[in-house]
Amino acid sequence: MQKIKIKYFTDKIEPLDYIEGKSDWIDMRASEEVTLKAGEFALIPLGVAMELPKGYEAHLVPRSSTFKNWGIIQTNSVGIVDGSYCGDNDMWRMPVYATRDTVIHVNDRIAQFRIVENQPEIVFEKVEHLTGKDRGGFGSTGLS
Ligand SMILES: O=c1ccn([C@H]2C[C@H](O)[C@@H](COP(=O)(O)OP(=O)(O)OP(=O)(O)O)O2)c(=O)[nH]1
Repeated sequence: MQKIKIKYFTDKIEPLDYIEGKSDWIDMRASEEVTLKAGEFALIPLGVAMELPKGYEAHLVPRSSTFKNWGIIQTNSVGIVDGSYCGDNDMWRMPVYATRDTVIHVNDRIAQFRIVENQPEIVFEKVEHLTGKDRGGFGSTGLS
């Protein structure tokens, strides 16, 4: 089992919970009320900062029902929370675009995250030709 140190910026949101059995993604809650008009952008505060286990980052995405319930789209598609984002002021936020007038209330479960192991270190070796089998380029599958 992995332990994550978590700091709450408010006691208005319910504590985060790992719910066994259903999904191992962990729901996140808005920690302030945010009112948006259609076309507006906001960084919705999620009310927590965390110290992830060494060698891990977190991936933050909307819940499946988030667009249906609030009409918001996460503007970076997937939020990457680096392990180094671990200080007292490093509150997680969800960047969103409102497609309609909407209100996100405190404690609304708008996002979910999981932790992911960092990739190994990588060096790039420049070559003229690759040895892999050529698939014909992007979008070529199924053509001909
Ligand atoms: O949806 C997100 C994405 C990022 N972060 C936090 C964690 C992350 O470690 C930090 C910095 O994010 P990132 O590295 O993507 O942004 P940046 O440093 O501003 O880089 P860039 O200038 O490439 O966007 O912001 C969030 O709270 N939510």
